[in-house]
Amino acid sequence: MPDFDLFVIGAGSGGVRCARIAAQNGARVGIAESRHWGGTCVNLGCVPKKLMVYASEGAEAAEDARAYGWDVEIGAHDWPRFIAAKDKEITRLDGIYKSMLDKAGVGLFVGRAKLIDAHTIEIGPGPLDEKATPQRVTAEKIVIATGGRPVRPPIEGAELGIISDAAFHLTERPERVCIIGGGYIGVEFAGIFAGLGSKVDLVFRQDLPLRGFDQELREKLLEALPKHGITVHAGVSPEKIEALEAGARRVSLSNGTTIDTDCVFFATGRKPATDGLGLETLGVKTEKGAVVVDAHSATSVSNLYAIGDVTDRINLTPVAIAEGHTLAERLFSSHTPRDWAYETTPKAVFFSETLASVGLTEEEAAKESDLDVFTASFRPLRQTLIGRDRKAFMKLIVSRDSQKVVGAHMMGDAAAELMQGVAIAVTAGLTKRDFDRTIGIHPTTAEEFVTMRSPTRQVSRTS
Ligand SMILES: Cc1cc2nc3c(=O)[nH]c(=O)nc-3n(C[C@H](O)[C@H](O)[C@H](O)COP(=O)(O)OP(=O)(O)OC[C@H]3O[C@@H](n4cnc5c(N)ncnc54)[C@H](O)[C@@H]3O)c2cc1C
Ligand SMILES: NC(=O)c1ccc[n+]([C@@H]2O[C@H](COP(=O)([O-])OP(=O)(O)OC[C@H]3O[C@@H](n4cnc5c(N)ncnc54)[C@H](O)[C@@H]3O)[C@@H](O)[C@H]2O)c1
Repeated sequence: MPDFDLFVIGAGSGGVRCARIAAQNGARVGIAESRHWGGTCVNLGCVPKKLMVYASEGAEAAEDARAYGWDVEIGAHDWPRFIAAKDKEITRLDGIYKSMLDKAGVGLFVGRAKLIDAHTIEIGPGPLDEKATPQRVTAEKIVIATGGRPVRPPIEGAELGIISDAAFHLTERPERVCIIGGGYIGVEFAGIFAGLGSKVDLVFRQDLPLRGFDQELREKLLEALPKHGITVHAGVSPEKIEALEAGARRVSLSNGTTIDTDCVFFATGRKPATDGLGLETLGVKTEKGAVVVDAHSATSVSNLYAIGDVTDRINLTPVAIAEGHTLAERLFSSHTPRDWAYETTPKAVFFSETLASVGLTEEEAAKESDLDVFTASFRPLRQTLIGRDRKAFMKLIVSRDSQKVVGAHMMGDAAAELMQGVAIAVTAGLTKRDFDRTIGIHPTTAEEFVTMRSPTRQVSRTS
């Protein structure tokens, strides 16, 4: 008999949930983690990033308080004190993840795991324990939940820049930061460093940031970036990084300009973490490094499964958790597994003015049907006394024939908190009439989603 019914490689968002649910359903479960319990989200992603966003909001909050009559002085930000407080919280969360697995009866293995054959895993030394003696275990079923890691572009001097992993542990805040990449991480960290007082240059290859988001939302973000003190270099690529004196760097761009900075930060995407797992020898099918799976997380080898970022589908924590949960129930529960509406996965970018979306972009929706598009752009009440030039933008995309709300998009305060509720309505397939029938909460920005009366424009189906 194998040592375990299920062995999970990687204790991140997906792996932890999968192992815990399988164990709670009576399976004998083991899990290996090479670097940190809780994975990317807890240690080098969502959680420390959001704490940094909160830190970056301090100066503006003090400014706002002054506008509302408080006698507040804006002092300096103490970066080392903040990083120490953040690290303490992350260490606490790591412990919670580890003990949660322990309590569920999951066998914990510290070290880097690799597959020896379809039922044998070897756990050897890794960052958490460099001197670990390799040990082998066997399992009936194996889940690959190894996540991804940040990549640098192949340009001269790329090693002189940092990646997001390092951004969480800088000993001091750089006075000048040049961020390469206009995706989630680039935009979020541009807001974080600008809010903390750094001079930020943001470089991206397309004309607009946040590829894949609604075009109009991307345009609103492009307009907003300079208002936060961020210098935008759109439609250009970095070509070379050089070291200058005193740790400074020079970034040469494809349009011939150069940027002198204290820190080059590559936010140029992530790659599935499959190196050294032994997938090739077992014949596990991969595509561009990502493990290929079917709708049930099954790989091309019958007892091997994969969940989360290593499959490079929707690379978000709640999706990895949902995939892990469903898989564990499908394999070990006698009940019908829980299912999730992945097609209406809401998403948010925690920039200083949060962006959030659910459902289709206008461009995607127009490929499916004629549309009524409702938009609102206005100065929220909070901003009136402050006098800041900041507007909230909200948008509903309605399929003309069915009148279903197929997409909602927003940039503005609390967009992420608000979009979670709208996502329920879009997932339920509610119509514009359902939105119209809903009484608003006044005075809020949110009420705009239920008070948009006439379409801003009508769009004909494009194909
Ligand atoms: C800077 C940043 C900010 C983010 N912010 C958000 C956000 O706000 N909201 C959101 O939803 N998502 C966010 N994400 C994405 C989110 O972190 C990932 O989608 C999520 O962590 C994926 O979970 P996972 O279980 O697939 O992998 P991970 O959480 O990456 O876990 C994989 C684990 O496997 C371990 N591992 C790898 N190889 C081995 C091996 N051979 N042996 C043993 N262990 C191994 C790793 O050490 C890691 O702990 C962010 C990501 C980053 C980088
Ligand atoms: N708030 C959130 O939910 C959140 C936050 C951070 C990360 N994430 C997840 O993590 C993933 C990774 O984030 P990311 O921002 O690194 O990736 P991304 O795919 O969102 O953005 C990568 C950016 O790098 C650019 N790029 C790629 N190669 C380049 C090159 N050679 N030169 C210049 N630019 C280049 C791309 O054009 C793109 O703008 C996201 O896709 C998302 O799934 C989510």
